[in-house]
Amino acid sequence: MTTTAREPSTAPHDRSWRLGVRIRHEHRTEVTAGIVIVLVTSLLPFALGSVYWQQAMLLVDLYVAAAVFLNILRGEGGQIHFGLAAVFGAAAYTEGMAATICGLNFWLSLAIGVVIGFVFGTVTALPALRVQSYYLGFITLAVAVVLPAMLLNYNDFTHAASGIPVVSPGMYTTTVWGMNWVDIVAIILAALSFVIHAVVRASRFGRHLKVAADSPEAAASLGMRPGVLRLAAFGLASLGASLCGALYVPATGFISPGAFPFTLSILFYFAVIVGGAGSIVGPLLGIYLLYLVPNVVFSGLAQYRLLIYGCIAFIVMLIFPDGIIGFLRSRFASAGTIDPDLGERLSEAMLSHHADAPLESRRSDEPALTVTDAARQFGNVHALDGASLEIHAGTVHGLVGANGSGKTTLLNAISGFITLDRGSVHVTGQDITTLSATRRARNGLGRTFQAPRVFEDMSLQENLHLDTPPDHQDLDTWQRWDQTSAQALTHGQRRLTELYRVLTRRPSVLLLDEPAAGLSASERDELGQVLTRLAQDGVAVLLVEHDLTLVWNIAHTVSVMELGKVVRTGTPSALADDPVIDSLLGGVSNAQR
Ligand SMILES: Nc1ncnc2c1ncn2[C@@H]1O[C@H](COP(=O)(O)OP(=O)(O)OP(=O)(O)O)[C@@H](O)[C@H]1O
Repeated sequence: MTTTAREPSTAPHDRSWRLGVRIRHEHRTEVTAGIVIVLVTSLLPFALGSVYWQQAMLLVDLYVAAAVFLNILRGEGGQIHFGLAAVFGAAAYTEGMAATICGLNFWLSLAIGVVIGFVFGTVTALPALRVQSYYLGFITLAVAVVLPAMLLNYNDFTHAASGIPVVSPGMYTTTVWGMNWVDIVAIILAALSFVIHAVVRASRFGRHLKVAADSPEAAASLGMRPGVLRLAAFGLASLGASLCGALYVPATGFISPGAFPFTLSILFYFAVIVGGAGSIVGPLLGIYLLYLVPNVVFSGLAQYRLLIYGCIAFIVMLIFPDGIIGFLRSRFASAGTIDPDLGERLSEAMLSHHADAPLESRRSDEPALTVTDAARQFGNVHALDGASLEIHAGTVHGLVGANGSGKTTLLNAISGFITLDRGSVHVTGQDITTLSATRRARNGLGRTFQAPRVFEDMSLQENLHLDTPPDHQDLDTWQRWDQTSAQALTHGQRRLTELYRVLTRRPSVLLLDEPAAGLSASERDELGQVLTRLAQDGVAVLLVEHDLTLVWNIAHTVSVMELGKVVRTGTPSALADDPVIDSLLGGVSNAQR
């Protein structure tokens, strides 16, 4: 393997990457399509002078914007929200009551409505810090069911049974084509929602959201806080829904619990799924199909709307499991061609980046990683039973043992994914035993997983550089990797991609869980050279591996585990003749080592 000379940055996109918002071509196309459709469908009724359609499209624009914000949460954050209409309604009701009962002016009432809706939506999503997906979905479902009932029960205060007429002066001033300000603001909000989604998708925050959604463990091992990211996504969706709810008041001039029923939450959710979660323009198609067609075109069937939503969602999901846009994308988008030398290029690039700032300063006599008397029991199984280990900077330390001997459990305990019943973990002398996985990653621990974590919705370039690409990446590589879909990567390339990503965080201790599994012979050689070079650069590498040839070729020290304990540690040559090793590893011949 040769290391290519590093060229000065020529990538015109560097600045946008640094700002974190380089919107991909296909997403720009979707944003443009969304804005054009919103403008045409919203302006046409004014051009034609149809008051009925003007009012219908005003609500449609608000619903589209709310669904797009929900789609950011669903598509980027991977979370389920069955109660967005409750947030929408909380903002609208607060604004309406502030304007009528408290007599505040319109703008102050609107601002209070948005703030309260945002706080309400975010606080009810606080469990996102600990749980995700359907657990959270059911919490939001409860909120969606309870809010309208509460509004009805506090009738004296909310005037719920009769509803509250709200006048919003200023918003009804007529401008061009008979449009008033609320029409204009609703159109702008719907159009802007596509832009906001595209910006989030292209940003560092958006990439982190996706990682946290796809693999919370991988996110934590990269120093991210998946719970906080999930909560931030709920906060963003709540802010968007609150803006829409606050505009609903001047749009209709009337609020009542019946305007924010549970079925509205289901409409938003189904609109996202039917359109295609994660696609920027998908929710617009979903709202048109699920709301506009049954409620406006076939308004006589309004009482069957839940049934209609269900039937349309059922049929669309049956034919297009990834939603309408997902189907179109899979039909027409190409995954890009894979460079046959990609593995070698990745290895070269990761080493050349790493060599920029070798970890010499981290070398010391003190072990880079010390595990002392680690014990962990699962039921009756003593997965770890007093394991101790020392790993030094600048070395590759192999960890071998029969299946079930406790190697992965030890890696999980070191990286903070499980707690220890007994024992301690130190990194360069600092006790990290009680730190979270995220804090450990930020303290210099990096790890890979048995099944490599690659994020298929992202390009190879995004997968490698979740934050920013290095200054010296040349334009040709930048463009090629940006056009390569991660879906097209082979197993070996996925392993190298995951390793590359971990190395961009410059860990001082690298934990690898069976990195050679599934690699070809040449990929294994490539991996061996990369690990040797990393150790030369000062990294402490803990290599859990069943491929003993690789371990014996590159490790400076080898430890053997049996029944949750480290039973042997020594140099490969010293251990090669140890009779215990053969019996533990199932009669491995010397030739294999
Ligand atoms: N979360 C868990 N719950 C229950 N038992 C567990 C759990 N994690 C590990 N174990 C058990 O602990 C023991 C050690 O498992 P571990 O995965 O650490 O072994 P390993 O040496 O990594 O095996 P392999 O080489 O097959 O990956 C096994 O008996 C396993 O079934």
